[in-house]
Amino acid sequence: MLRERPNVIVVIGKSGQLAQAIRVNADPQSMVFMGRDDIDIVDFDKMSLSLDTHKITAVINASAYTAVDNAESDETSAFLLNEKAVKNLAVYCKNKSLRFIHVSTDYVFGGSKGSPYLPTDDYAPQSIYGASKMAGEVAVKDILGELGCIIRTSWVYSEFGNNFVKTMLRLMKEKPQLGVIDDQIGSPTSAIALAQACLTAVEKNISGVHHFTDAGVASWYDFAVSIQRCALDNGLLEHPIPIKAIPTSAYPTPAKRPSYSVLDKHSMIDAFGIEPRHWQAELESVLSKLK
Ligand SMILES: NC(=O)C1=CN([C@@H]2O[C@H](COP(=O)(O)OP(=O)(O)OC[C@H]3O[C@@H](n4cnc5c(N)ncnc54)[C@H](O)[C@@H]3O)[C@@H](O)[C@H]2O)C=CC1
Repeated sequence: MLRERPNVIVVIGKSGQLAQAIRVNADPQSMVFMGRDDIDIVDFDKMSLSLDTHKITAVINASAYTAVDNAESDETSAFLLNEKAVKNLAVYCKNKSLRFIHVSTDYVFGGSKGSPYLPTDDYAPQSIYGASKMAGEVAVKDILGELGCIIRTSWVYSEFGNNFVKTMLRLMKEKPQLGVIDDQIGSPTSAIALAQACLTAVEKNISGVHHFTDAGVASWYDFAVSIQRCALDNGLLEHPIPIKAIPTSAYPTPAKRPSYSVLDKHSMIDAFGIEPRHWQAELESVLSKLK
């Protein structure tokens, strides 16, 4: 006799940092991970055919166009992934009454507030990437209303893929010294902790817009100094190099970054029942896995 296949949570964007962290956190029996080879989220009909092959309870969208600087010269691709594909997924979830967890970014804000951004604060993206992520959020809100869940996060890193921590470790091995920006303030976030928040959103049927980051704030310079200190302590690095604090103006990039993008997490702490750990504790955990 054929066994009934269990209901599953579908995670889109299987090779990304967040999707891989969800894979580590979750019961593999109840999850299906899909990437570009498995699903075409830009084409609604093709996407629906792929999703229809599963009995789904919820969709977590961990996919995105995340190349912040490239987006400045490739607006079409950024909006295709960050708006159109998100719309497609939201409509599918609406039609099938599925929970939809969508992940967004601090870059939807302007960066000049000076105190932590609330989930209800006005949009003011400073870059194409930020504008495309804002458009995705607006689509989720329009299509799903209070049925959708948007989790905004910032400065995501992990043992998977490419991220600031891995770049710093490489440069700290290669270079005699480093200059790191000290006038952009935010909150580093371990993808593992973010993954747990996404799974909690499914489990507790949470809707609305919430912010999840690790606790505490830092500049990129503070973050780099901590990365070096932890990596020396656990043997990932052998020798320290001088790290100099530099202003944003000394490191021009195609996309403008918010100078302040700390996210207020109170609604998330209340609804999810999660108290995020300090970013330095999360950093130690990730570096111990990289060893
Ligand atoms: N990395 C960061 O610092 C931050 C990330 N976020 C958001 O968090 C979420 C997860 O980010 P990460 O895991 O760091 O990103 P990532 O860049 O590691 O992963 C994104 C994944 O989406 C996949 N993808 C792209 N186009 C696709 C398509 N057509 N079909 C299927 N998959 C496709 C990519 O192949 C990649 O595996 C994204 O929504 C991102 O905007 C928010 C704030 C900061």
